[in-house]
Amino acid sequence: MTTIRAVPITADDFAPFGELLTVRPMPDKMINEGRCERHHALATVQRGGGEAIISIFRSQPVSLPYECGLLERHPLGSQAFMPLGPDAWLSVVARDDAGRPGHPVAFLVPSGMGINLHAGVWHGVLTPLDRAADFLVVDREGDGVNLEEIRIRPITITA
Ligand SMILES: NC(=O)N[C@@H](O)C(=O)O
Ligand code: NI
Repeated sequence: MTTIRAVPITADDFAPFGELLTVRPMPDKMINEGRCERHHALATVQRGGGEAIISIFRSQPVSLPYECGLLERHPLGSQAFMPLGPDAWLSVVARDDAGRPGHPVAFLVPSGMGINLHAGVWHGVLTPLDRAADFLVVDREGDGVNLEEIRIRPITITA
């Protein structure tokens, strides 16, 4: 059984898979008579001719060590997850290797931070840690098959 350790997520390390959804060191502009910081265009919704939709995923948690044996991707659109609660969570991703996932990478995403997965990026399904959690999800609705799932040799993800 392959074991990988979850590592703290950084913008650079996650760049091959998408963007982080978190405030920048400085806002892009001040709005609302100076009461509000706009951290502008943190990511772009890739919707491949479909519509960008907003959903809430209320997900049961997983705990570490976590065995992951299924990855998926959305070839036609991006998928963004923004936690609505205070907990850190887990994101498992993998580069593409000739149409199959390469070595998975497990990221610990801190409290209050989201991610935007680019279209076609292999990822594990949503994995809150230890407590059920709600996430705002922005992804694509439209024609075509936008979900490809693949069974992998299970990996164990540790803290
Ligand atoms: N299938 C579905 O809507 N959820 C997955 O795409 C996921 O990434 O959790
Ligand atoms: Ni997905």
